[in-house]
Amino acid sequence: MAHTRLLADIGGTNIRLGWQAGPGDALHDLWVRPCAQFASLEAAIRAYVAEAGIAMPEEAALGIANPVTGDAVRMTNRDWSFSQSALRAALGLRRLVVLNDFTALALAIPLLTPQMLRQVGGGAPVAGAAVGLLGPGTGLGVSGLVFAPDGMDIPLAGEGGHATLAAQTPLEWELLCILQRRYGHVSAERVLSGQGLVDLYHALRERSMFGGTEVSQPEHVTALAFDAGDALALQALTLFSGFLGTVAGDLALTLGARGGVYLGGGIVPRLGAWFDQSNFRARFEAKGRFQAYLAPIPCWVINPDAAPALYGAARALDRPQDGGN
Ligand SMILES: Nc1ncnc2c1ncn2[C@@H]1O[C@H](COP(=O)(O)OP(=O)(O)OP(=O)(O)O)[C@@H](O)[C@H]1O
Repeated sequence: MAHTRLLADIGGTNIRLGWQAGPGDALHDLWVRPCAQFASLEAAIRAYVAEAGIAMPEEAALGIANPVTGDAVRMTNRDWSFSQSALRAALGLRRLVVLNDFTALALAIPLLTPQMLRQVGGGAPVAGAAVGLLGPGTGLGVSGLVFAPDGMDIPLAGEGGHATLAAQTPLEWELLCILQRRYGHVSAERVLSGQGLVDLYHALRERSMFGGTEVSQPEHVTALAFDAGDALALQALTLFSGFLGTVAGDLALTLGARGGVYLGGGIVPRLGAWFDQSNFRARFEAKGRFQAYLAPIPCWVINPDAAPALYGAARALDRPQDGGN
């Protein structure tokens, strides 16, 4: 018997919810809201169910932006935390699966349609080879998918966004030193995220005796660059796309991702055609003796509008061995 299922993608800024009548059903009542509107995840789910006018689904799969290592779940970039068993009991669910949001997005990769993807360089993917996935949003999600012949593909549940960021130019090194004074450890997420874009802009201002404009939001940086032609904002975006190319190339080398590298998250899609012409691709391939290995690997930008991670969350519910409480 099919059970109704609630599906969620919970980021540091936005929560996306939908539901299905059972496995393979279409996604209904897609809902995207700022997490800040709700005191807790449970409150957001209850608001969704009320607005959609449905009964509480019987099962749920939640992709969430933090490591999931036990019953206690605490978000990295938001003050939401909960016990999986307590949430399951409070919502009266017969089954609850909680997994990292980029692990869920990795599971969705085989379900993405060409309309959901835009290719940035490279050739055709090598069938059956591993794929890499990373996406700057509130934080930097990193994952990958290893295909299995029986369809039980293996999504990776890593925290690669917190790996140390490497500089490739004297300017990048200078900026990392400025960020290191502020944060101590400069992870990839310290630059490749919304706050990272703001911090890059600040660091460039600091270097240029505080030219440019005071900004507090990443959307101000992109607006300054694209609407006002602000030189420092364009330089911040170029640094962002260059660092993203470096990190994406490292991921491709580390995983042997000849099946391609997918770019999720909310920021890259907002850079539009500018991103396709940026230094991203050159930096993706700039790995010395391994340039020829990387050159044929396709990269794709995932359109976030269809909430692709919800399809991956649904796939997690189709897999009994993925557990749940
Ligand atoms: N036009 C824009 N230019 C640059 N950054 C933007 C723009 N609009 C929104 N952002 C930033 O994108 C980030 C949100 O991205 P996303 O929609 O992927 O959120 P999320 O899923 O909640 O994040 P995560 O999964 O990383 O926790 C925020 O930092 C936001 O400020």
